[in-house]
Amino acid sequence: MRPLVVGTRKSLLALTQTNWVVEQLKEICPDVQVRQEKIVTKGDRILNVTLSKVGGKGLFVKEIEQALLDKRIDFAVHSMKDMPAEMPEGLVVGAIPFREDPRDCLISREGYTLDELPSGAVVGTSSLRRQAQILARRPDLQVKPVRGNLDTRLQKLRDGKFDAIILAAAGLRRMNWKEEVTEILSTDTMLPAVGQGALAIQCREDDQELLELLVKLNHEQTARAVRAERAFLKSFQGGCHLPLAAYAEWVDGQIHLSGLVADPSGKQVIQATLVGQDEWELGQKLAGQLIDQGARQLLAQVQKEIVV
Ligand SMILES: NCc1[nH]cc(CCC(=O)O)c1CC(=O)O
Repeated sequence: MRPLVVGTRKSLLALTQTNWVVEQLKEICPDVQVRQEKIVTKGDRILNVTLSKVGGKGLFVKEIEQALLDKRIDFAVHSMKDMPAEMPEGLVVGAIPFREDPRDCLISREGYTLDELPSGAVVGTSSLRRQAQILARRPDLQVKPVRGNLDTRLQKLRDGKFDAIILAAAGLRRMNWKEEVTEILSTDTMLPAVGQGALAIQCREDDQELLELLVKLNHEQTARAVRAERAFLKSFQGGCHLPLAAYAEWVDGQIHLSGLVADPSGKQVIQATLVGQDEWELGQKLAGQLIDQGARQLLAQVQKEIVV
């Protein structure tokens, strides 16, 4: 194997995820050499603007994809959640490793669970998906935007700017910050973002040598579950800035795919679950069902309100 260059964002989480993948590669191919190339993305540069207002898709991946196309790097490790539904011509996801915990969790300063938070308590999240689901359950809470990397957000909570924040369990587990978690929210309470907890290892589609190596890191059940969620996402041309959620789970050899579309106030929530084997069909069918229930109009309304 030739020496490889991996492209990564420089946040602690991105570096942790990248290092984990490099370790896995070294287990399969002990003498592979991997050099790290740090890349700053638009999402890293505009940390003062709430993500839903930034609007654009692929904020955390575009510059990295360009580096792949320019052959400045050979592969990249992304949070699957940050990947837009469409990928640039010439690039592929060469592997989706075993999924970490896909759920969201509540981290609260006083140790209150979501149901115990006092009325009026301030919950920090910039995700309209999380906002909608919190307010659907607890309309008496206030939601305020919080941006920044995991460490920055935890610091803002400690500084007293919020009573609680919501973060992906996967990020905290990868960082070994599990003890920060107050409550893991069930997927019934908080349906995760498409691809949450999974990684995407991306490379050039013509890089056969590398693809042969990467396929060994692929976890087929995770890949198929994520494919079902992304088929659902694709039907809405949505991104992580929309109040849209989907989660696919394997039960007795079948995929159970749940999807949700909501308005940011949580007053209107459209959701359904389908069971099947064919990921693409399942994702598209589920999207069709939600569209029949008015999901398209709901998202169009949200889009009008948030995009600059
Ligand atoms: N939006 C940023 C982002 N992208 C991936 C993760 C966490 C790890 C994952 O979901 O795989 C996070 C942080 C968060 O949402 O709490």
